[in-house]
Amino acid sequence: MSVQLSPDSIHLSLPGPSPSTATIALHGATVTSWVVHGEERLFLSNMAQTNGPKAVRGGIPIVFPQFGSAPSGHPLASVPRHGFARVSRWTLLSSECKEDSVIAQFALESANLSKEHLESFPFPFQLIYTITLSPSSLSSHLRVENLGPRTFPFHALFFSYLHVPDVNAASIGGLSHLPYTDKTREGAQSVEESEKVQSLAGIDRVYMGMVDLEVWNPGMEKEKAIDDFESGGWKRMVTLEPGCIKSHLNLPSGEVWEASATYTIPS
Ligand SMILES: O=P(O)(O)OC[C@H]1O[C@@H](O)[C@H](O)[C@@H](O)[C@@H]1O
Repeated sequence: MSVQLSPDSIHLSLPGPSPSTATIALHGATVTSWVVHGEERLFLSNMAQTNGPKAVRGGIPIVFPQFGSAPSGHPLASVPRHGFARVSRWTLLSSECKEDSVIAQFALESANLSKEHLESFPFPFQLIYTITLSPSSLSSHLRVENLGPRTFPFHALFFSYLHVPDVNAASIGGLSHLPYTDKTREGAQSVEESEKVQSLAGIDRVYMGMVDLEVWNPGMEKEKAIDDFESGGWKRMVTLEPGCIKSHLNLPSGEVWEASATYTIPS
């Protein structure tokens, strides 16, 4: 078990015949690499900027407090697209080596925000983000606390760019019978009929189950319009983004909301 600190990131590793590692950038507390059994499991564009000012194009950026953009007139209308958590510098709180895992904890609070972001979200808050690396899994846990006197609205989501060898051969199970919104068809509502969702190239949907799940792949055409997407990268990735985004959650003064996602590679 080991932890290596650099000025802008932290690297966690679990030794062994087939080591597991994870790297987390302080910019956005974005997990930029996760290796299990010697293989990288996340997609990171070769044009990604991992030290700002843009969101990292790949890995696992955190979306908070707004997914997409809120409509004008909404209290979060001036929060940047997909929130400011992914473009703010987080503080490393601690790291700890346990018998079979390594844990790192990060914080972001109102005091760390730029003036512009603070004005867009005038609600004192604290986020604590905990990453646990185990031999064949990575867990992310987000704790949101309202430190102010007023209830605030928010979305939260783990924007996970998963690496796949070939998106045209990949499929996603576990979504059958769930309603979804299809952003490639002007937000048309449908119900998933397939046991395995295939044809992932160009997909842009929000599934609504116990949690919401955005599934996205830019496809060849949209990729060209994204300046930090590596050429042809769409063939090697799909995002699975679990979170709460269909409607805003409301967190009353003094209360805490928590969520976690665990990614596991079967051995
Ligand atoms: O370029 P951004 O802000 O990181 O957004 C990337 C994608 O994020 C997804 O969640 C959206 O559904 C896509 O429509 C969007 O293109």
